[in-house]
Amino acid sequence: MTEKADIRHLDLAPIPFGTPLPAKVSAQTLELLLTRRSAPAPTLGLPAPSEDEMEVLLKIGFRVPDHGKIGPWRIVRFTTESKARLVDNLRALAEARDDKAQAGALLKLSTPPEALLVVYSPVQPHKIPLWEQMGSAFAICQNLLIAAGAMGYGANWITDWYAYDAEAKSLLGLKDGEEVAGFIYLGTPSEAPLERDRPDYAERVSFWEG
Ligand SMILES: Cc1cc2nc3c(=O)[nH]c(=O)nc-3n(C[C@H](O)[C@H](O)[C@H](O)COP(=O)(O)O)c2cc1C
Repeated sequence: MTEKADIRHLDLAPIPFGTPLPAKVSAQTLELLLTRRSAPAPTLGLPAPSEDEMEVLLKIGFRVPDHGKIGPWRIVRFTTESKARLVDNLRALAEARDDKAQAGALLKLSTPPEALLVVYSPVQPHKIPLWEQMGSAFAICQNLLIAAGAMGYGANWITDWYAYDAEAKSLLGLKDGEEVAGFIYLGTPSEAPLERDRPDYAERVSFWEG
């Protein structure tokens, strides 16, 4: 899959507060969402999104519901080089622990060309429940997957031991109280992902009978 969307006409200027935003009807978007799939990280190669494309992705990423407008999230970017350094540091950590499973799990992190790290920061006790702050951060991850797909890239949202391990979190630069919402891998898939099992609609949707 090498075809990419033409993003040159997109207007990225901030939209003034209060500007009316009429709905944009798009059957193509519906089609995209009906067949959306993550691309397994190991299939993601070059080209990765360009700087211009990345700007579009990030701006779409941040356009998520956010109760209280508190922005309980930040995104840290990795280049191929900084990601390689991260992998080296994590490998050293795993080897110091003699943890082969942890070392092996780094393969995924070392394969694709570029990753975005999405971190949520629900540090401040706030009247907006933590659960909702986390939901907003997860919505960023999902927006990134959708936008990457629409642009002609593949994306994969993962976590792993290094998203939860205290020393690894410190290497990643997380502040106290911050958690990783997801690592978003981006690249061009070498093959089309295959459909996976999907939940049964009738099993998951019901009318309230109270
Ligand atoms: C928060 C979160 C963390 C995830 N972490 C992993 C992971 O570490 N490894 C993995 O194989 N899949 C992980 N997944 C699942 C994949 O991102 C994805 O759901 C799965 O590959 C199927 O994706 P699709 O329904 O978008 O095609 C995670 C999903 C979420 C929401």
